Amino acid sequence: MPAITLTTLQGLKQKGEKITMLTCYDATFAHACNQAGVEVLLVGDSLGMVLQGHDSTLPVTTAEMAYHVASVKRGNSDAFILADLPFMAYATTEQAMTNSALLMQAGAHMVKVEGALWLADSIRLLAERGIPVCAHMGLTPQSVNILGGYKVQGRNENQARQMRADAISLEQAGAAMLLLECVPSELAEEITQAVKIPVIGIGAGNRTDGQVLVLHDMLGLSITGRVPKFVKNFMTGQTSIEAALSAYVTEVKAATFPGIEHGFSA
Ligand SMILES: Nc1nc(=O)c2c([nH]1)NC[C@@H]1CN(c3ccc(C(=O)N[C@@H](CCC(=O)O)C(=O)O)cc3)CN21
Ligand SMILES: CC(C)C(=O)C(=O)O
Ligand SMILES: [Mg+2]
Repeated sequence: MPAITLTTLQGLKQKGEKITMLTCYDATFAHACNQAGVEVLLVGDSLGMVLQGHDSTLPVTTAEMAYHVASVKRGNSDAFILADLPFMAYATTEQAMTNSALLMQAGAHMVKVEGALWLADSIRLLAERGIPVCAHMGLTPQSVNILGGYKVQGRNENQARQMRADAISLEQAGAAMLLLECVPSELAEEITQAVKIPVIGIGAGNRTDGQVLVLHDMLGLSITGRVPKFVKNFMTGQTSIEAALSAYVTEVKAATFPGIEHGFSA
């Protein structure tokens, strides 16, 4: 068991203390994130873009995810490890269970799936079998070809009402955490208040229970030079990666990151 467990994270929400999460794909960065006090390490399928150089997350496989989870696990001492199920690895409930088992056996403590109400059956089956699940809502990058790009979601009242209802339904189905990506700050705040489970945001304002960023983005590393509006370069003004990671933890805990300029309005 790591020092940080699901119970720790639930306690942080109840206390009103912000939860810090960063993506992490290898052992050395897992150790550095531990030293900085990052509570949750997300082995994200964003690795398809930042490590592998693909133009979306779709090419990533469960075997590749398991390889990175195992690497992070070996470098980690006390953080909670969350792992993405990649594109089409949870298309059926059977696939969700088989592939979640692979990631948990590689060292994950929780798995994350992208979607909305349709995830309810898989979430319930996984939770019943001992696997906590985070539901990733809003901008779901595995659906980029349906969404027509990486765009803010939930901007009109119909979409917002649907997202609020789905969040509550997924909590009832047994989701242990929600992640909201690129949704208006006000909607993210409403959803955070409507559920008891921790809600982590990225491009969702600073009223969620915690924050996540892609590690390379917050270290100022980019292939294209174009970064989403919600990204802040924490290397600015720092002289080491360790100091940048610590600055991220400090700013998330103080809710000085994200600022208004990193969020979206309806
Ligand atoms: N390096 C990296 N960082 C990420 O945050 C990230 C990945 N890769 N790969 C998977 C997805 C893709 N993500 C993205 C990519 C682009 C935008 C983006 O440019 N968004 C526009 C919103 C435009 C609008 O609808 O108003 C922006 O201006 O930020 C958002 C999320 C988030 N995830
Ligand atoms: C952007 C975060 C939330 C993610 O899912 C990833 O890094 O894959
Ligand atoms: Mg992901």
